[in-house]
Amino acid sequence: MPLFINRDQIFAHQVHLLEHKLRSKEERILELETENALLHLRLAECMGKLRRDQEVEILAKRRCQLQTNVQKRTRSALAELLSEVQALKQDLRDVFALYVSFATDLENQSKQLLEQVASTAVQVFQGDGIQNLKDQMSALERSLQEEKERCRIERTRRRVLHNTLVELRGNIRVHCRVRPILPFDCSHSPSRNGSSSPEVVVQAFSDDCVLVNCTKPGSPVTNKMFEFERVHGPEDSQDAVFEEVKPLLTSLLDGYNVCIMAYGQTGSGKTYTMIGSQPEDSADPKDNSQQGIIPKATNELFNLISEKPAESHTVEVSVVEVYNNELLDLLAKDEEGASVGVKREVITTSTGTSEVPCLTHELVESCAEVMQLISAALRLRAHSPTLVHRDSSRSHLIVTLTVSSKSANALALARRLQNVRQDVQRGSKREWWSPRCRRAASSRSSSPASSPYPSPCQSPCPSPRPSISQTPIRTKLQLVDLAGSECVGMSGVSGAALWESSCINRSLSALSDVLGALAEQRPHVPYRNSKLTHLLQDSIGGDAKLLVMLCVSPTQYFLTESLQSLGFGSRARQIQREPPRRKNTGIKIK
Ligand SMILES: Nc1ncnc2c1ncn2[C@@H]1O[C@H](COP(=O)(O)OP(=O)(O)OP(=O)(O)O)[C@@H](O)[C@H]1O
Repeated sequence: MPLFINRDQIFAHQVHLLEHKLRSKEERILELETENALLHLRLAECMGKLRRDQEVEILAKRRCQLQTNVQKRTRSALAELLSEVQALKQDLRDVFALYVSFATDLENQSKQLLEQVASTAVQVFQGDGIQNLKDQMSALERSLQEEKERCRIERTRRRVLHNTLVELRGNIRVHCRVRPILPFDCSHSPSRNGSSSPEVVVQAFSDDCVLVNCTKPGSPVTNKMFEFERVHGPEDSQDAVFEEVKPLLTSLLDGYNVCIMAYGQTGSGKTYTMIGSQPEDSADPKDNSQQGIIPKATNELFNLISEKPAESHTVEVSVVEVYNNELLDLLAKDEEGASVGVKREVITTSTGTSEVPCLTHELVESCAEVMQLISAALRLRAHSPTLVHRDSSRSHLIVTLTVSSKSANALALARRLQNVRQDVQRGSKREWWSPRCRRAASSRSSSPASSPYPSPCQSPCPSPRPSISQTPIRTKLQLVDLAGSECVGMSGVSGAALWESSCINRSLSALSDVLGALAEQRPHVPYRNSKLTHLLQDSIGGDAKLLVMLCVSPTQYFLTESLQSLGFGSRARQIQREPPRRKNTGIKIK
Protein backbone atom coordinates (compact mmCIF):
# COMPACT_ATOMS: atom_id res chain seq x y z
CA MET A 1 0.00 0.00 0.00
CA PRO A 2 1.54 3.32 -1.09
CA LEU A 3 2.45 5.73 1.73
CA PHE A 4 2.03 8.67 -0.32
CA ILE A 5 -1.52 9.99 -0.20
CA ASN A 6 -2.66 12.25 -2.82
CA ARG A 7 -3.97 15.70 -1.62
CA ASP A 8 -6.91 15.61 -3.91
CA GLN A 9 -7.94 12.41 -2.45
CA ILE A 10 -7.67 13.86 1.05
CA PHE A 11 -9.81 16.80 0.01
CA ALA A 12 -12.31 14.58 -1.66
CA HIS A 13 -12.46 12.51 1.46
CA GLN A 14 -12.92 15.60 3.59
CA VAL A 15 -15.65 16.85 1.23
CA HIS A 16 -17.29 13.49 1.49
CA LEU A 17 -17.10 13.68 5.27
CA LEU A 18 -18.40 17.19 5.30
CA GLU A 19 -21.19 16.23 2.94
CA HIS A 20 -22.04 13.38 5.23
CA LYS A 21 -22.05 15.73 8.21
CA LEU A 22 -24.14 18.19 6.31
CA ARG A 23 -26.64 15.49 5.43
CA SER A 24 -26.84 14.35 9.03
CA LYS A 25 -27.21 17.98 10.14
CA GLU A 26 -29.98 18.49 7.62
CA GLU A 27 -31.69 15.38 8.86
CA ARG A 28 -31.29 16.66 12.38
CA ILE A 29 -32.77 20.01 11.35
CA LEU A 30 -35.69 18.17 9.78
CA GLU A 31 -36.23 16.20 12.95
CA LEU A 32 -36.02 19.34 15.05
CA GLU A 33 -38.50 21.13 12.77
CA THR A 34 -40.91 18.20 13.05
CA GLU A 35 -40.44 18.23 16.79
CA ASN A 36 -40.96 21.97 16.82
CA ALA A 37 -44.20 21.57 14.84
CA LEU A 38 -45.37 18.89 17.23
CA LEU A 39 -44.52 21.14 20.15
CA HIS A 40 -46.47 24.00 18.50
CA LEU A 41 -49.40 21.70 18.12
CA ARG A 42 -49.17 20.59 21.68
CA LEU A 43 -48.83 24.19 22.78
CA ALA A 44 -51.95 25.13 20.84
CA GLU A 45 -53.82 22.25 22.42
CA CYS A 46 -52.63 23.34 25.83
CA MET A 47 -53.67 26.93 25.13
CA GLY A 48 -57.19 25.77 24.06
CA LYS A 49 -57.43 23.64 27.13
CA LEU A 50 -56.30 26.56 29.23
CA ARG A 51 -58.97 28.83 27.68
CA ARG A 52 -61.70 26.20 28.22
CA ASP A 53 -60.59 25.85 31.81
CA GLN A 54 -60.89 29.62 32.25
CA GLU A 55 -64.38 29.63 30.70
CA VAL A 56 -65.42 26.75 32.89
CA GLU A 57 -64.20 28.72 35.82
CA ILE A 58 -66.24 31.80 34.75
CA LEU A 59 -69.30 29.63 34.20
CA ALA A 60 -68.90 28.08 37.57
CA LYS A 61 -68.75 31.54 39.09
CA ARG A 62 -71.89 32.59 37.22
CA ARG A 63 -73.67 29.44 38.28
CA CYS A 64 -72.85 30.25 41.83
CA GLN A 65 -74.25 33.75 41.43
CA LEU A 66 -77.43 32.43 39.76
CA GLN A 67 -77.94 29.86 42.44
CA THR A 68 -77.65 32.59 45.04
CA ASN A 69 -80.20 34.75 43.16
CA VAL A 70 -82.63 31.86 42.68
CA GLN A 71 -82.37 31.02 46.32
CA LYS A 72 -83.11 34.63 47.27
CA ARG A 73 -86.11 34.86 44.93
CA THR A 74 -87.46 31.48 45.95
CA ARG A 75 -87.28 32.58 49.53
CA SER A 76 -89.21 35.82 48.88
CA ALA A 77 -91.82 34.02 46.67
CA LEU A 78 -92.22 31.44 49.36
CA ALA A 79 -92.82 34.20 51.87
CA GLU A 80 -95.49 35.76 49.61
CA LEU A 81 -97.08 32.38 49.02
CA LEU A 82 -97.17 31.77 52.71
CA SER A 83 -98.92 35.08 53.36
CA GLU A 84 -101.44 34.30 50.59
CA VAL A 85 -102.05 30.88 52.03
CA GLN A 86 -102.65 32.55 55.38
CA ALA A 87 -105.18 34.95 53.78
CA LEU A 88 -106.88 32.07 51.96
CA LYS A 89 -107.05 30.13 55.17
CA GLN A 90 -108.73 33.12 56.76
CA ASP A 91 -111.20 33.38 53.87
CA LEU A 92 -111.88 29.69 54.08
CA ARG A 93 -112.53 30.07 57.77
CA ASP A 94 -114.97 32.94 57.08
CA VAL A 95 -116.76 30.99 54.34
CA PHE A 96 -116.94 28.00 56.54
CA ALA A 97 -118.42 30.10 59.34
CA LEU A 98 -120.95 31.50 56.87
CA TYR A 99 -121.74 28.06 55.60
CA VAL A 100 -122.18 26.80 59.12
CA SER A 101 -124.60 29.62 59.97
CA PHE A 102 -126.43 29.09 56.65
CA ALA A 103 -126.61 25.36 57.25
CA THR A 104 -127.92 26.01 60.74
CA ASP A 105 -130.57 28.38 59.37
CA LEU A 106 -131.48 25.88 56.69
CA GLU A 107 -131.70 23.14 59.23
CA ASN A 108 -133.91 25.31 61.43
CA GLN A 109 -136.10 26.26 58.50
CA SER A 110 -136.41 22.69 57.28
CA LYS A 111 -137.25 21.67 60.85
CA GLN A 112 -140.01 24.29 60.92
CA LEU A 113 -141.25 23.23 57.49
CA LEU A 114 -141.23 19.62 58.56
CA GLU A 115 -143.20 20.59 61.63
CA GLN A 116 -145.65 22.51 59.41
CA VAL A 117 -145.92 19.57 57.03
CA ALA A 118 -146.43 17.27 59.98
CA SER A 119 -149.14 19.52 61.45
CA THR A 120 -150.77 19.93 57.98
CA ALA A 121 -150.59 16.17 57.54
CA VAL A 122 -152.19 15.74 60.94
CA GLN A 123 -154.92 18.20 59.91
CA VAL A 124 -155.33 16.42 56.59
CA PHE A 125 -155.54 13.06 58.28
CA GLN A 126 -157.98 14.51 60.77
CA GLY A 127 -160.37 14.99 57.78
CA ASP A 128 -161.16 18.70 57.37
CA GLY A 129 -157.62 19.80 56.31
CA ILE A 130 -158.11 19.47 52.53
CA GLN A 131 -161.48 21.10 52.77
CA ASN A 132 -159.99 23.99 54.76
CA LEU A 133 -157.25 24.43 52.19
CA LYS A 134 -159.77 24.29 49.35
CA ASP A 135 -161.93 26.86 51.10
CA GLN A 136 -158.94 29.11 51.69
CA MET A 137 -157.94 28.74 48.05
CA SER A 138 -161.36 29.56 46.67
CA ALA A 139 -161.65 32.50 49.10
CA LEU A 140 -158.31 33.76 47.81
CA GLU A 141 -159.38 33.25 44.21
CA ARG A 142 -162.64 35.10 44.90
CA SER A 143 -160.86 38.03 46.47
CA LEU A 144 -158.37 38.07 43.57
CA GLN A 145 -161.25 38.12 41.13
CA GLU A 146 -162.93 40.90 43.13
CA GLU A 147 -159.69 42.87 43.15
CA LYS A 148 -159.31 42.40 39.41
CA GLU A 149 -162.88 43.50 38.82
CA ARG A 150 -162.42 46.52 41.13
CA CYS A 151 -159.23 47.36 39.25
CA ARG A 152 -161.04 47.06 35.90
CA ILE A 153 -163.91 49.24 37.13
CA GLU A 154 -161.43 51.80 38.47
CA ARG A 155 -159.56 51.81 35.19
CA THR A 156 -162.78 52.20 33.21
CA ARG A 157 -163.94 54.97 35.59
CA ARG A 158 -160.57 56.68 35.23
CA ARG A 159 -160.79 56.44 31.45
CA VAL A 160 -164.38 57.74 31.44
CA LEU A 161 -163.35 60.64 33.69
CA HIS A 162 -160.33 61.32 31.52
CA ASN A 163 -162.47 61.24 28.39
CA THR A 164 -165.00 63.59 30.00
CA LEU A 165 -162.15 65.90 30.94
CA VAL A 166 -160.76 65.68 27.42
CA GLU A 167 -164.23 66.46 26.07
CA LEU A 168 -164.79 69.35 28.46
CA ARG A 169 -161.45 70.86 27.62
CA GLY A 170 -161.88 70.21 23.92
CA ASN A 171 -158.62 68.27 23.87
CA ILE A 172 -157.54 66.18 20.95
CA ARG A 173 -157.58 62.48 21.83
CA VAL A 174 -154.44 60.63 20.82
CA HIS A 175 -154.28 56.85 20.53
CA CYS A 176 -151.07 55.08 19.61
CA ARG A 177 -150.59 51.75 17.84
CA VAL A 178 -147.21 50.02 17.80
CA ARG A 179 -147.21 47.60 14.88
CA PRO A 180 -145.59 44.14 15.06
CA ILE A 181 -142.19 43.38 13.55
CA LEU A 182 -142.75 42.47 9.89
CA PRO A 183 -140.56 40.56 7.44
CA PHE A 184 -139.38 43.76 5.73
CA ASP A 185 -138.00 45.04 9.07
CA CYS A 186 -135.39 42.26 8.99
CA SER A 187 -133.99 43.49 5.68
CA HIS A 188 -133.56 47.02 7.07
CA SER A 189 -132.13 46.37 10.49
CA PRO A 190 -128.81 44.70 11.19
CA SER A 191 -129.28 41.68 13.46
CA ARG A 192 -128.22 42.06 17.06
CA ASN A 193 -126.17 39.54 19.05
CA GLY A 194 -126.39 37.13 16.15
CA SER A 195 -130.21 36.95 16.36
CA SER A 196 -132.05 37.35 13.07
CA SER A 197 -134.86 39.58 14.45
CA PRO A 198 -134.26 43.34 14.61
CA GLU A 199 -133.92 45.23 17.86
CA VAL A 200 -137.26 46.40 19.33
CA VAL A 201 -136.99 49.88 20.86
CA VAL A 202 -140.63 51.06 20.94
CA GLN A 203 -143.03 49.10 23.13
CA ALA A 204 -146.57 49.44 24.47
CA PHE A 205 -145.63 49.64 28.15
CA SER A 206 -149.19 49.74 29.48
CA ASP A 207 -152.60 50.52 28.01
CA ASP A 208 -151.79 54.25 28.10
CA CYS A 209 -147.98 54.45 27.93
CA VAL A 210 -145.38 53.89 25.24
CA LEU A 211 -141.81 53.17 26.30
CA VAL A 212 -138.93 54.06 23.97
CA ASN A 213 -135.34 52.89 24.51
CA CYS A 214 -133.20 55.54 22.92
CA THR A 215 -129.81 54.08 22.12
CA LYS A 216 -127.08 56.13 20.54
CA PRO A 217 -123.71 54.54 19.74
CA GLY A 218 -121.28 55.38 22.51
CA SER A 219 -123.85 56.71 24.98
CA PRO A 220 -125.90 54.89 27.61
CA VAL A 221 -129.49 53.77 26.94
CA THR A 222 -132.09 56.33 27.99
CA ASN A 223 -135.75 55.48 28.32
CA LYS A 224 -138.52 57.87 27.29
CA MET A 225 -142.14 57.43 28.26
CA PHE A 226 -145.05 58.91 26.28
CA GLU A 227 -148.59 58.94 27.63
CA PHE A 228 -151.68 58.85 25.44
CA GLU A 229 -155.39 58.17 25.87
CA ARG A 230 -154.93 54.60 24.67
CA VAL A 231 -151.94 52.55 23.56
CA HIS A 232 -152.21 49.39 21.45
CA GLY A 233 -149.41 46.86 21.21
CA PRO A 234 -148.45 44.58 18.31
CA GLU A 235 -150.76 41.82 19.55
CA ASP A 236 -153.88 44.06 19.51
CA SER A 237 -156.31 43.12 16.77
CA GLN A 238 -158.15 45.45 14.40
CA ASP A 239 -161.29 44.79 16.49
CA ALA A 240 -159.52 45.84 19.70
CA VAL A 241 -158.31 49.06 18.07
CA PHE A 242 -161.78 49.84 16.76
CA GLU A 243 -163.46 49.15 20.14
CA GLU A 244 -161.63 52.17 21.59
CA VAL A 245 -162.66 54.39 18.69
CA LYS A 246 -166.29 53.25 18.55
CA PRO A 247 -167.73 55.52 21.31
CA LEU A 248 -166.89 58.56 19.16
CA LEU A 249 -169.37 57.37 16.51
CA THR A 250 -172.28 57.69 18.93
CA SER A 251 -171.35 61.37 19.24
CA LEU A 252 -171.89 61.69 15.52
CA LEU A 253 -175.60 60.96 15.89
CA ASP A 254 -175.68 63.14 19.00
CA GLY A 255 -174.83 66.09 16.78
CA TYR A 256 -171.04 66.34 16.88
CA ASN A 257 -168.55 66.38 14.04
CA VAL A 258 -165.94 63.65 14.40
CA CYS A 259 -162.55 63.24 12.77
CA ILE A 260 -160.26 60.21 13.04
CA MET A 261 -156.84 60.72 11.55
CA ALA A 262 -153.97 58.23 11.22
CA TYR A 263 -150.52 59.81 11.49
CA GLY A 264 -147.08 58.19 11.30
CA GLN A 265 -144.01 57.50 9.28
CA THR A 266 -144.12 55.52 6.05
CA GLY A 267 -144.71 51.80 6.59
CA SER A 268 -145.90 52.24 10.18
CA GLY A 269 -149.39 50.82 9.55
CA LYS A 270 -151.67 53.82 8.89
CA THR A 271 -153.43 52.34 5.86
CA TYR A 272 -153.62 48.96 7.64
CA THR A 273 -155.23 50.66 10.67
CA MET A 274 -157.60 52.88 8.68
CA ILE A 275 -158.57 50.61 5.79
CA GLY A 276 -157.22 47.19 6.78
CA SER A 277 -156.13 44.34 4.58
CA GLN A 278 -157.76 44.30 1.18
CA PRO A 279 -160.38 41.51 0.91
CA GLU A 280 -158.27 39.85 -1.79
CA ASP A 281 -155.39 39.57 0.75
CA SER A 282 -157.58 37.57 3.10
CA ALA A 283 -158.23 33.84 2.63
CA ASP A 284 -161.90 34.23 3.56
CA PRO A 285 -163.57 37.18 1.77
CA LYS A 286 -166.28 37.32 4.45
CA ASP A 287 -163.67 37.61 7.19
CA ASN A 288 -164.11 41.13 8.61
CA SER A 289 -161.50 40.77 11.32
CA GLN A 290 -158.81 42.41 9.18
CA GLN A 291 -160.96 45.41 8.30
CA GLY A 292 -159.70 48.77 9.48
CA ILE A 293 -161.41 51.74 11.09
CA ILE A 294 -163.04 53.08 7.90
CA PRO A 295 -165.14 49.97 7.06
CA LYS A 296 -165.84 49.21 10.71
CA ALA A 297 -166.88 52.81 11.47
CA THR A 298 -169.11 52.91 8.40
CA ASN A 299 -170.75 49.65 9.43
CA GLU A 300 -171.22 50.93 12.98
CA LEU A 301 -172.72 54.17 11.69
CA PHE A 302 -175.36 52.31 9.69
CA ASN A 303 -176.03 50.04 12.71
CA LEU A 304 -176.56 53.11 14.92
CA ILE A 305 -178.85 54.67 12.33
CA SER A 306 -180.92 51.47 12.09
CA GLU A 307 -181.31 51.53 15.90
CA LYS A 308 -183.05 54.93 15.64
CA PRO A 309 -186.03 54.22 13.40
CA ALA A 310 -187.95 57.20 14.83
CA GLU A 311 -185.45 59.60 13.29
CA SER A 312 -184.68 59.68 9.64
CA HIS A 313 -181.09 59.89 8.53
CA THR A 314 -179.36 60.14 5.22
CA VAL A 315 -175.69 59.51 4.63
CA GLU A 316 -173.57 61.00 1.90
CA VAL A 317 -170.00 60.07 1.14
CA SER A 318 -167.18 61.97 -0.48
CA VAL A 319 -163.62 60.79 -1.05
CA VAL A 320 -160.73 63.13 -1.80
CA GLU A 321 -156.96 62.85 -1.88
CA VAL A 322 -154.40 65.57 -1.36
CA TYR A 323 -151.65 64.70 -3.83
CA ASN A 324 -148.69 67.01 -4.45
CA ASN A 325 -150.65 69.76 -2.69
CA GLU A 326 -153.56 69.36 -5.15
CA LEU A 327 -157.02 68.36 -3.99
CA LEU A 328 -158.55 65.61 -6.13
CA ASP A 329 -162.17 64.47 -6.01
CA LEU A 330 -161.91 60.67 -6.31
CA LEU A 331 -165.67 60.09 -6.75
CA ALA A 332 -166.02 62.44 -9.72
CA LYS A 333 -166.90 60.82 -13.01
CA ASP A 334 -166.19 61.94 -16.56
CA GLU A 335 -168.86 62.26 -19.26
CA GLU A 336 -168.70 58.51 -19.96
CA GLY A 337 -169.29 57.82 -16.29
CA ALA A 338 -165.72 56.57 -15.63
CA SER A 339 -164.11 57.49 -12.30
CA VAL A 340 -161.46 60.18 -12.67
CA GLY A 341 -159.66 62.29 -10.14
CA VAL A 342 -160.96 65.83 -10.69
CA LYS A 343 -159.07 68.75 -9.25
CA ARG A 344 -161.04 70.83 -6.71
CA GLU A 345 -160.31 73.86 -4.57
CA VAL A 346 -160.84 74.47 -0.87
CA ILE A 347 -162.44 77.77 0.04
CA THR A 348 -163.17 79.46 3.33
CA THR A 349 -166.83 80.41 3.61
CA SER A 350 -168.18 83.62 5.12
CA THR A 351 -168.71 81.71 8.39
CA GLY A 352 -165.01 80.84 8.50
CA THR A 353 -165.42 77.17 7.74
CA SER A 354 -163.66 75.37 4.89
CA GLU A 355 -165.65 73.99 1.99
CA VAL A 356 -164.91 72.26 -1.31
CA PRO A 357 -167.24 73.56 -4.01
CA CYS A 358 -168.66 71.04 -6.47
CA LEU A 359 -167.28 68.09 -4.52
CA THR A 360 -169.01 64.81 -5.40
CA HIS A 361 -171.23 63.57 -2.58
CA GLU A 362 -172.80 60.16 -3.20
CA LEU A 363 -175.95 59.31 -1.30
CA VAL A 364 -175.47 55.87 0.27
CA GLU A 365 -177.74 53.49 2.12
CA SER A 366 -175.42 50.74 3.30
CA CYS A 367 -171.89 50.08 4.38
CA ALA A 368 -171.35 47.87 1.31
CA GLU A 369 -172.24 50.80 -0.95
CA VAL A 370 -169.74 53.05 0.82
CA MET A 371 -166.99 50.44 0.65
CA GLN A 372 -167.62 49.91 -3.06
CA LEU A 373 -167.15 53.64 -3.67
CA ILE A 374 -164.06 53.75 -1.48
CA SER A 375 -162.56 50.71 -3.26
CA ALA A 376 -163.06 52.44 -6.61
CA ALA A 377 -161.51 55.63 -5.21
CA LEU A 378 -158.55 53.68 -3.81
CA ARG A 379 -157.76 52.42 -7.28
CA LEU A 380 -157.20 56.07 -8.26
CA ARG A 381 -155.15 56.92 -5.16
CA ALA A 382 -151.44 57.50 -5.81
CA HIS A 383 -149.20 54.62 -4.70
CA SER A 384 -145.59 53.76 -5.45
CA PRO A 385 -142.88 51.48 -4.09
CA THR A 386 -140.03 52.86 -1.98
CA LEU A 387 -137.08 51.18 -0.28
CA VAL A 388 -139.00 51.31 3.02
CA HIS A 389 -142.45 50.23 1.86
CA ARG A 390 -143.22 48.46 -1.39
CA ASP A 391 -146.77 49.90 -1.59
CA SER A 392 -146.41 53.37 -0.14
CA SER A 393 -149.39 55.76 -0.32
CA ARG A 394 -148.19 59.00 -1.90
CA SER A 395 -151.25 61.06 -0.97
CA HIS A 396 -153.44 61.94 2.02
CA LEU A 397 -156.82 60.21 1.75
CA ILE A 398 -159.90 61.83 3.31
CA VAL A 399 -163.21 59.96 3.39
CA THR A 400 -166.11 62.09 4.63
CA LEU A 401 -169.45 60.66 5.68
CA THR A 402 -172.03 63.39 6.11
CA VAL A 403 -175.04 62.37 8.17
CA SER A 404 -178.23 64.41 7.94
CA SER A 405 -180.92 63.83 10.55
CA LYS A 406 -184.29 65.04 9.42
CA SER A 407 -187.99 64.35 8.92
CA ALA A 408 -189.49 61.51 6.92
CA ASN A 409 -189.67 63.14 3.49
CA ALA A 410 -186.07 64.34 3.71
CA LEU A 411 -184.68 61.25 2.04
CA ALA A 412 -186.48 62.17 -1.15
CA LEU A 413 -185.19 65.70 -0.79
CA ALA A 414 -181.62 64.52 -0.29
CA ARG A 415 -181.87 62.28 -3.36
CA ARG A 416 -183.11 65.25 -5.35
CA LEU A 417 -180.24 67.35 -4.00
CA GLN A 418 -177.78 64.72 -5.09
CA ASN A 419 -179.23 64.54 -8.58
CA VAL A 420 -178.93 68.29 -8.81
CA ARG A 421 -175.29 68.19 -7.73
CA GLN A 422 -174.51 65.47 -10.24
CA ASP A 423 -176.17 67.52 -12.95
CA VAL A 424 -174.07 70.50 -11.96
CA GLN A 425 -170.91 68.45 -12.23
CA ARG A 426 -171.81 66.96 -15.58
CA GLY A 427 -172.47 70.41 -17.01
CA SER A 428 -176.24 70.04 -17.60
CA LYS A 429 -177.92 73.35 -18.32
CA ARG A 430 -180.68 74.13 -15.90
CA GLU A 431 -182.08 77.61 -15.83
CA TRP A 432 -181.42 78.12 -12.11
CA TRP A 433 -177.66 77.60 -12.40
CA SER A 434 -175.45 80.54 -11.68
CA PRO A 435 -173.51 81.73 -14.73
CA ARG A 436 -170.34 81.30 -12.63
CA CYS A 437 -170.98 77.62 -12.17
CA ARG A 438 -171.80 77.16 -15.83
CA ARG A 439 -168.46 78.73 -16.74
CA ALA A 440 -166.69 76.38 -14.33
CA ALA A 441 -168.43 73.35 -15.82
CA SER A 442 -167.54 74.32 -19.38
CA SER A 443 -163.94 75.06 -18.40
CA ARG A 444 -163.72 71.59 -16.76
CA SER A 445 -164.66 69.90 -20.00
CA SER A 446 -161.81 71.72 -21.78
CA SER A 447 -159.18 71.76 -19.09
CA PRO A 448 -155.89 73.59 -19.79
CA ALA A 449 -153.01 71.47 -20.98
CA SER A 450 -150.80 72.67 -18.12
CA SER A 451 -152.86 70.87 -15.49
CA PRO A 452 -153.39 67.12 -15.52
CA TYR A 453 -156.72 67.58 -13.79
CA PRO A 454 -159.94 69.28 -14.85
CA SER A 455 -160.12 72.82 -13.45
CA PRO A 456 -161.86 73.25 -10.15
CA CYS A 457 -165.08 75.07 -9.51
CA GLN A 458 -164.23 78.13 -7.41
CA SER A 459 -167.62 78.95 -5.92
CA PRO A 460 -169.91 76.94 -3.68
CA CYS A 461 -172.38 74.79 -5.62
CA PRO A 462 -175.80 76.34 -5.91
CA SER A 463 -178.58 75.04 -3.81
CA PRO A 464 -181.32 73.33 -5.80
CA ARG A 465 -184.36 75.38 -6.47
CA PRO A 466 -186.96 72.99 -4.91
CA SER A 467 -188.86 74.87 -2.27
CA ILE A 468 -189.10 72.12 0.35
CA SER A 469 -187.87 73.72 3.56
CA GLN A 470 -185.94 71.51 5.94
CA THR A 471 -183.45 72.24 8.64
CA PRO A 472 -181.59 68.95 9.00
CA ILE A 473 -178.74 68.60 11.46
CA ARG A 474 -175.70 67.74 9.40
CA THR A 475 -172.73 66.13 11.09
CA LYS A 476 -169.50 65.01 9.47
CA LEU A 477 -167.37 61.94 10.09
CA GLN A 478 -163.98 62.54 8.54
CA LEU A 479 -161.68 59.52 8.26
CA VAL A 480 -158.15 60.46 7.27
CA ASP A 481 -155.30 58.20 6.18
CA LEU A 482 -152.36 60.58 5.95
CA ALA A 483 -149.40 59.83 3.71
CA GLY A 484 -146.36 58.80 5.75
CA SER A 485 -143.55 61.13 6.66
CA GLU A 486 -140.34 59.79 5.18
CA CYS A 487 -136.62 60.32 5.26
CA VAL A 488 -135.63 60.56 1.60
CA GLY A 489 -132.26 58.94 2.30
CA MET A 490 -133.99 55.86 3.69
CA SER A 491 -136.81 55.58 1.16
CA GLY A 492 -134.35 56.03 -1.76
CA VAL A 493 -136.84 57.94 -3.91
CA SER A 494 -135.87 60.02 -6.94
CA GLY A 495 -137.55 61.95 -9.76
CA ALA A 496 -141.34 62.27 -9.45
CA ALA A 497 -141.38 60.23 -6.23
CA LEU A 498 -138.88 62.65 -4.70
CA TRP A 499 -141.22 65.55 -5.50
CA GLU A 500 -144.15 63.58 -3.99
CA SER A 501 -142.05 62.93 -0.92
CA SER A 502 -141.16 66.60 -0.46
CA CYS A 503 -144.87 67.57 -0.89
CA ILE A 504 -145.87 64.98 1.73
CA ASN A 505 -143.23 66.18 4.18
CA ARG A 506 -144.16 69.84 3.59
CA SER A 507 -147.87 69.22 4.17
CA LEU A 508 -147.10 67.24 7.34
CA SER A 509 -144.88 69.99 8.63
CA ALA A 510 -147.71 72.46 7.86
CA LEU A 511 -149.93 70.22 10.00
CA SER A 512 -147.33 70.38 12.80
CA ASP A 513 -147.19 74.17 12.47
CA VAL A 514 -150.98 74.37 12.81
CA LEU A 515 -150.87 72.23 15.94
CA GLY A 516 -148.03 74.36 17.30
CA ALA A 517 -150.00 77.56 16.74
CA LEU A 518 -153.10 76.04 18.37
CA ALA A 519 -151.08 74.75 21.34
CA GLU A 520 -149.59 78.20 21.92
CA GLN A 521 -153.00 79.81 21.28
CA ARG A 522 -151.50 82.14 18.70
CA PRO A 523 -153.98 84.56 17.11
CA HIS A 524 -153.08 83.39 13.61
CA VAL A 525 -153.18 79.71 12.76
CA PRO A 526 -151.54 78.98 9.38
CA TYR A 527 -154.24 76.66 8.02
CA ARG A 528 -153.79 77.96 4.50
CA ASN A 529 -150.12 76.99 4.21
CA SER A 530 -151.19 73.67 2.76
CA LYS A 531 -154.28 72.18 1.11
CA LEU A 532 -154.32 69.46 3.75
CA THR A 533 -154.59 71.80 6.72
CA HIS A 534 -156.98 74.10 4.86
CA LEU A 535 -159.28 71.15 4.14
CA LEU A 536 -159.08 69.80 7.71
CA GLN A 537 -159.32 73.25 9.32
CA ASP A 538 -162.73 72.61 10.91
CA SER A 539 -161.71 69.25 12.33
CA ILE A 540 -158.32 70.32 13.70
CA GLY A 541 -159.10 73.73 15.07
CA GLY A 542 -162.87 73.74 15.06
CA ASP A 543 -165.36 72.09 17.31
CA ALA A 544 -165.06 68.52 16.02
CA LYS A 545 -164.13 65.61 18.25
CA LEU A 546 -160.70 64.77 16.90
CA LEU A 547 -158.85 61.52 17.44
CA VAL A 548 -155.30 61.15 16.19
CA MET A 549 -154.22 57.54 15.73
CA LEU A 550 -150.44 57.54 15.92
CA CYS A 551 -148.88 54.60 14.12
CA VAL A 552 -145.29 53.70 14.99
CA SER A 553 -142.80 51.05 13.95
CA PRO A 554 -141.13 49.19 16.80
CA THR A 555 -137.58 48.83 15.46
CA GLN A 556 -134.35 50.73 16.00
CA TYR A 557 -134.10 51.50 12.24
CA PHE A 558 -137.14 53.82 12.44
CA LEU A 559 -136.35 55.26 15.91
CA THR A 560 -135.90 58.88 14.79
CA GLU A 561 -139.23 58.88 12.87
CA SER A 562 -141.01 57.11 15.74
CA LEU A 563 -139.79 59.74 18.22
CA GLN A 564 -140.95 62.45 15.81
CA SER A 565 -144.45 60.86 15.58
CA LEU A 566 -144.69 60.39 19.36
CA GLY A 567 -143.64 64.03 19.83
CA PHE A 568 -146.34 65.09 17.37
CA GLY A 569 -148.93 63.12 19.39
CA SER A 570 -147.78 64.64 22.68
CA ARG A 571 -148.05 68.16 21.25
CA ALA A 572 -151.52 67.40 19.86
CA ARG A 573 -152.70 66.33 23.33
CA GLN A 574 -151.70 69.66 24.81
CA ILE A 575 -153.96 71.66 22.54
CA GLN A 576 -156.94 73.13 24.29
CA ARG A 577 -159.59 74.07 21.79
CA GLU A 578 -163.13 75.11 22.33
CA PRO A 579 -165.14 72.19 23.70
CA PRO A 580 -166.93 70.32 20.89
CA ARG A 581 -170.29 71.90 20.08
CA ARG A 582 -173.48 70.17 19.12
CA LYS A 583 -174.89 71.02 15.76
CA ASN A 584 -178.40 72.33 16.42
CA THR A 585 -178.71 74.29 13.22
CA GLY A 586 -177.99 72.87 9.86
CA ILE A 587 -177.79 74.04 6.31
CA LYS A 588 -181.17 75.21 5.17
CA ILE A 589 -182.14 73.50 1.97
CA LYS A 590 -184.50 75.68 0.06
N1 LIG B 1 -150.75 45.97 13.14
C1 LIG B 1 -150.34 45.32 12.03
N2 LIG B 1 -150.45 43.98 11.95
C2 LIG B 1 -150.04 43.32 10.84
N3 LIG B 1 -149.51 43.92 9.74
C3 LIG B 1 -149.39 45.25 9.77
C4 LIG B 1 -149.78 46.03 10.91
N4 LIG B 1 -149.54 47.32 10.65
C5 LIG B 1 -149.02 47.35 9.41
N5 LIG B 1 -148.92 46.12 8.87
C6 LIG B 1 -148.38 45.78 7.55
O1 LIG B 1 -147.27 46.63 7.32
C7 LIG B 1 -147.21 47.05 5.98
C8 LIG B 1 -147.20 48.58 5.93
O2 LIG B 1 -148.43 49.06 6.47
P1 LIG B 1 -149.26 50.26 5.81
O3 LIG B 1 -149.40 50.09 4.35
O4 LIG B 1 -150.49 50.41 6.59
O5 LIG B 1 -148.23 51.45 6.10
P2 LIG B 1 -148.50 53.01 5.95
O6 LIG B 1 -148.17 53.63 7.23
O7 LIG B 1 -149.84 53.27 5.38
O8 LIG B 1 -147.35 53.36 4.89
P3 LIG B 1 -147.35 54.56 3.82
O9 LIG B 1 -147.46 55.82 4.57
O10 LIG B 1 -146.01 54.40 3.14
O11 LIG B 1 -148.48 54.30 2.90
C9 LIG B 1 -148.42 46.46 5.28
O12 LIG B 1 -148.01 45.30 4.62
C10 LIG B 1 -149.36 46.10 6.42
O13 LIG B 1 -150.16 44.99 6.10
